[in-house]
Amino acid sequence: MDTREHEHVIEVTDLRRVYGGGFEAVRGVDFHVRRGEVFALLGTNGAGKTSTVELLEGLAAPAGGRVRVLGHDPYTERAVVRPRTGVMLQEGGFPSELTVAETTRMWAGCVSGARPEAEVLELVGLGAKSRTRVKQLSGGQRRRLDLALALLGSPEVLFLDEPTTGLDAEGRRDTWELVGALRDEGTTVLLTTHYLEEAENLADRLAIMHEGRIATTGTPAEVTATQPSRISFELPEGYFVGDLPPLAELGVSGHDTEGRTVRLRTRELQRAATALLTWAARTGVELRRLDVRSASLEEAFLRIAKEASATAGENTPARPRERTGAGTGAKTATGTKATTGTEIQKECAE
Ligand SMILES: Nc1ncnc2c1ncn2[C@@H]1O[C@H](COP(=O)(O)OP(=O)(O)OP(=O)(O)O)[C@@H](O)[C@H]1O
Repeated sequence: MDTREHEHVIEVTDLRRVYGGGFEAVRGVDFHVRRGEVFALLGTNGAGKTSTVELLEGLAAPAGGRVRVLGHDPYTERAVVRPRTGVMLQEGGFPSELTVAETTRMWAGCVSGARPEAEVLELVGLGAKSRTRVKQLSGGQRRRLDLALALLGSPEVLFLDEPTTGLDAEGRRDTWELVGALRDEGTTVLLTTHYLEEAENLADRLAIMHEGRIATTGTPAEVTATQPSRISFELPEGYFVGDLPPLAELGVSGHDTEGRTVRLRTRELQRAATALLTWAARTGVELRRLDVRSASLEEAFLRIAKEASATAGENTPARPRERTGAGTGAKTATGTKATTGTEIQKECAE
């Protein structure tokens, strides 16, 4: 057995990030990612996903807590960590006059042992666009180029910040396949996403962030299992909830009604649905608009965000209306400066 499988490639302990003006965007975050895992960071808008990922990428120093990537501090030991990681930022910021091939070549010059340019463009489905200028690419094609550059150095750890935003359905599926193949080869992937389906499809484990904290973490199945399944239907005139068999005996943990509509919540979906349908058949009742639904990650997400809002509300300092600079370009409390894609490229060129 490969003992490295159990190695924590990413370790985050009590991580904090404070922006100029004192706004604490990341408020004590803990998680780890094992070698070869795909880990998804989900969260509401402004939850602190990008702010967290930038700390893992070594683009800024934390205001508190600890980050280790491949056993090193990604900020103070950037020279050690950077060659072993691939980074796809939310906004790449490429020189727009260069062609796709020129951009890839320029980037490859910064990477030791870079994959051949044609191979990497083929991987992301941009093989036919190598002579196209960056400014002529669609938004989705730019995301693919971002991904190609992140893959150039065959990284051990890949950070993908919203990798499929702006991609069409086919592009999204292609990216999922590619990430799956990279995982199979042993690459560790940390991604942020707003697409719950993406997390369900790709992630071995995930964390849901809200207002700078992790509200819950686990496998997609574990997080989903925190929510009950639902059965809803309409009772015909003359029938009421009290006419159903005792709900507790059906394995129903809660219910509500609205007009003729009844909604049941249960953690024993099969038992509750069977008992309900048996009752309906026995009494000759037609359950109109019958809808039987397993708990989903989406429901878990919405519930967690709502609960976390309710409990975090009081202690939450007012959020800035807008960022004080580009998402990745503002001063941190520690006086360090995070970096945009363009700046990374300049750094690389120097
Ligand atoms: N440069 C900055 N200066 C001040 N505040 C910032 C800066 N960048 C982000 N923030 C604030 O930090 C919080 C977290 O932002 P962040 O971009 O990390 O969230 P996110 O979870 O990635 O959001 P989204 O899903 O909308 O991309 C937000 O309230 C945001 O306004």
